[in-house]
Amino acid sequence: LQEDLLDTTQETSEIGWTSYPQGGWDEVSVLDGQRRLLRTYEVCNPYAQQPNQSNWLRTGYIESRGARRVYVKLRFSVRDCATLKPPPKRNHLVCRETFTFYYRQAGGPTEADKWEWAEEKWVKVDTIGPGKSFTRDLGKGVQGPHMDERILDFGPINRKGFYLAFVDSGACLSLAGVKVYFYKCPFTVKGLASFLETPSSGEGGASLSEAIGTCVSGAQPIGTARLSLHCGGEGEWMVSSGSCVCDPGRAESEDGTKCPACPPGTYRPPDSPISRCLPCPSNSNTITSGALGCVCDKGYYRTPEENPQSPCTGPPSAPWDLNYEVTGPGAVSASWRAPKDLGGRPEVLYSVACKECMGGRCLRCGEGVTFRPSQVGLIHTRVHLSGLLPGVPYTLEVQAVNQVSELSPEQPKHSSLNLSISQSVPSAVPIMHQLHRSKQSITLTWPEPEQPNGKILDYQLCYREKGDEGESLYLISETNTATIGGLNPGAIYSFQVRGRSEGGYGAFSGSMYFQTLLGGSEQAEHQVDKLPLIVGSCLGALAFIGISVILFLILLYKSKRRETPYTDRLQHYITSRGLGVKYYIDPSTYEDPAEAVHEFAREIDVTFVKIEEVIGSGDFGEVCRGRLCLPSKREVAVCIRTLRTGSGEKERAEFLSEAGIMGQFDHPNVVHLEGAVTRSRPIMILTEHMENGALDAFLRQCEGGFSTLQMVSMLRGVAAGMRYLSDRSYNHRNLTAHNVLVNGQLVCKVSGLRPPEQGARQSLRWAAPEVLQLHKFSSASDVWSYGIVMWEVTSYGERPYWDMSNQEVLEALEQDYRLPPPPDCPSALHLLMLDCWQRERAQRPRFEQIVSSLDRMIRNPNCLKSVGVSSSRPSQPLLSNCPPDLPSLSSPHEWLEAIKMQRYKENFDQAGYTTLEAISRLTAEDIRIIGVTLSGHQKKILGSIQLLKAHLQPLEPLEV
Ligand SMILES: Nc1ncnc2c1ncn2[C@@H]1O[C@H](COP(=O)(O)OP(=O)(O)OP(=O)(O)O)[C@@H](O)[C@H]1O
Repeated sequence: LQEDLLDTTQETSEIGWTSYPQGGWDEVSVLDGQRRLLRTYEVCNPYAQQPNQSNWLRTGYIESRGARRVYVKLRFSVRDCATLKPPPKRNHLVCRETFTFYYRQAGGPTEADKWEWAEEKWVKVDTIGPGKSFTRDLGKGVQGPHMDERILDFGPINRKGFYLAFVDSGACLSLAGVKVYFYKCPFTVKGLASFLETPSSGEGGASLSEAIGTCVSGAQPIGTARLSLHCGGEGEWMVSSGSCVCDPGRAESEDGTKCPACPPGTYRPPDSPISRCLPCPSNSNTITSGALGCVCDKGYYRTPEENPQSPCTGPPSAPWDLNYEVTGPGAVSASWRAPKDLGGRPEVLYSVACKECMGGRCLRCGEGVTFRPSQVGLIHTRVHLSGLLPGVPYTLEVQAVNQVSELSPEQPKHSSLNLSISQSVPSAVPIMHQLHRSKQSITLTWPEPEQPNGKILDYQLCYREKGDEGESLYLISETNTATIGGLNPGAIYSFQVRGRSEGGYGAFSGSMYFQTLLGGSEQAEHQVDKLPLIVGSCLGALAFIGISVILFLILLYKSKRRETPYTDRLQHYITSRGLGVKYYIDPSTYEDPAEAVHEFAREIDVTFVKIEEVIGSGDFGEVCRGRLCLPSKREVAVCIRTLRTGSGEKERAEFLSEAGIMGQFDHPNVVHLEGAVTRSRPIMILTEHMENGALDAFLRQCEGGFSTLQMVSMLRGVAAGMRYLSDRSYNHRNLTAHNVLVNGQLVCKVSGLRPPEQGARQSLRWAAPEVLQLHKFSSASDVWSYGIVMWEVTSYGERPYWDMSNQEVLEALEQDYRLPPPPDCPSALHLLMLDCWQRERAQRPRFEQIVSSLDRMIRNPNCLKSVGVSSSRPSQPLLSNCPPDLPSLSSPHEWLEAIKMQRYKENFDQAGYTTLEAISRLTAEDIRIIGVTLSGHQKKILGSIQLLKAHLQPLEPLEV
């Protein structure tokens, strides 16, 4: 930037400089080429009286206005001496073609008379003459238009002003224009530092003058570097150092020159690398400008760990769709759906409160009510409660909380549910026996239900003639014996019985079939031996059975009722247990298995079947859930297995034979066949729907979620189903947890019933040694498989023999290795498993004995308390479920990683368990105290500790 201090070219009136002596410089007005009026100074005294006379022309006082170096642009014209005439005689011709230019600094205007027209009082800038363009243009005098221009500069100026002087010593010259100016850098803001207007350096050339800046309002210098900018010789800023940054709550304006405060709704935090104001994060705001952070809206919070830039979040809304199902005596499983609004946070935990409310007063539920996996801090949307008393009105409240819930003054949102468990009802009567029969009556007896759940008030019998689709008939008996009269001679009747306690009726027993005597038979039959109740106690009973068999065969032969589907095979209804239990008939003995289906299964019209959802796929086609709605029957949920279209005859036969088998069985622990659709396509087999699906998957899903008693009851169910099947001489040949289905009440039912000719398809890990070596299937080989199922159940669906290869499993069995007890497995159960895994099949228990053993355990739960490896058994080496390289583990961290529990490393470290030795001594209580709260994890860790202990005492043989 250039600032003018003086410019004569703009003057139109008298300039008024001082000249000395008289007759020297003279101020005249001339017209320039464009005919504009110009004020000029002229001097021309070549014929001087005294040869060295100096003619001074001095400007007025020029204020320097801070200039350090001053530039002067002169416009002048000098007359060529050659054009002058010779002087008159007395005079000298002193012709020069130059003049001298001086300056002199002054603190202010000085009185004229104090001036001394002497060179030494002045500083000479230069002697000036015409430039190259000078032409000896004859005849054109001072008014000649040829003008020279020179720019001169001087400095440094350190006083308030100065004078200029032009000294002529005998030239003819005209000073047409004098312009005095200096360069300065204008006020500027750079890097948020402001720099005042700064004149260029007084030294001239490339030298710079430094300006020191200050941060603009609302900004602070960055670091300690000084804020400077340099003004170049021609008034241009250059070479900066240091800069400023806006204070928190303020941000740089768009032109980068100011730091205005952030407007309401925005903020800029301290130390933010971002130079803009940021909009407030969700659920927060600011009312004033210049905010460093935003304040959470009402009802929203930040945890102490969250920084002020985090969005604010709120507590979750209430869980919803809270409901429950009864899972056993005094036990319910409550489930709910996650809150619709999680308050903006990812986590949500649930706490369950249980109250007993009566007459408007609510108390906390008694100590006896237990919660699994826990009462508070639940991650999943399900909790299992047990120990609930029948008839007590309970209120369950499920609260949803997250990390900001405790910052809120409000109570966490919850859903509540009233529940009351009805008085427990008796369990099903397991079996019925015939005591007596005649042509019109049958006398039956039965044992008391295994769980009477109070006093049995009476029994209800339900019966109907086989093949009669009409109403069933009922009879009440106060004892466990009843005579049913008014029956048709020689007819087969199905009977069911159920007990009633204060809580109401229990479930009906499975249907059992008994036949009245034929018309020709005179003698009534008595079965006073109560055979099934005192099995094998009486030879007379055997004799009676023999007679019965012969009698029946003769009668059947006589009756020649070949059209009755039961006639040919009636011998199957006659067993060592007396009438009422039948053998299973292999459908492959029929020419067409569909015939077996029609004999044992009800044909269903497809119009009564409603498919709702595909739930899986089996070997033959899709498996669906649906509903069966038979006319004048209650609608039931069914599982529909379809035969894929395009299947061949062989597949159809195989598919239907399963229904042909299932249809012969009727037991609460064997999946019940509803019927089959064979007269339309696709062919379908309809069974009862088992809400919880396959047992293996269900166990894995519920890891750690069952009480020992629940596990034992589930196992009892499987054993009872198998006892029923083996009693009918049906060998399952592929009993695995995958082939057991679980319903909504946790009742386990045996499934996967296929005919033997469908190949030996037993999975190796479940197979008994004689099956593996000789393909010898028997009830005893099913018992071995049942032992493996027990292990699957108690290990919550762990794969038997873990990841060992088939070859390793075979070798281990060969060397009499057996699976060890899963973590927390009661010794009594493991002992039963070991019994099932006896190499000699004759030494294995029968299902009947297994059911009794389990019943004993249920009746006396104390015997389930001892856990782990039992020592009351002959030595039998154990398999380890630790990684095979257990000996290579050297630290607790490695051990935790090996069992996939590394998340607890810190807990073990903090509790000071830093050696494997120390860990091998930990108890269940220790594990809980150090913070392993999930019961599944506690079990896993404890199980591994047992093995660790065994590993650390390698020479001591382990007894089982
Ligand atoms: N009655 C049922 N109720 C509920 N789910 C069932 C029922 N029967 C079968 N399922 C489900 O359908 C799946 C397939 O049934 P299917 O009996 O055909 O099994 P599969 O032939 O052994 O095949 P996969 O081994 O693939 O399960 C089962 O694993 C089970 O989850």
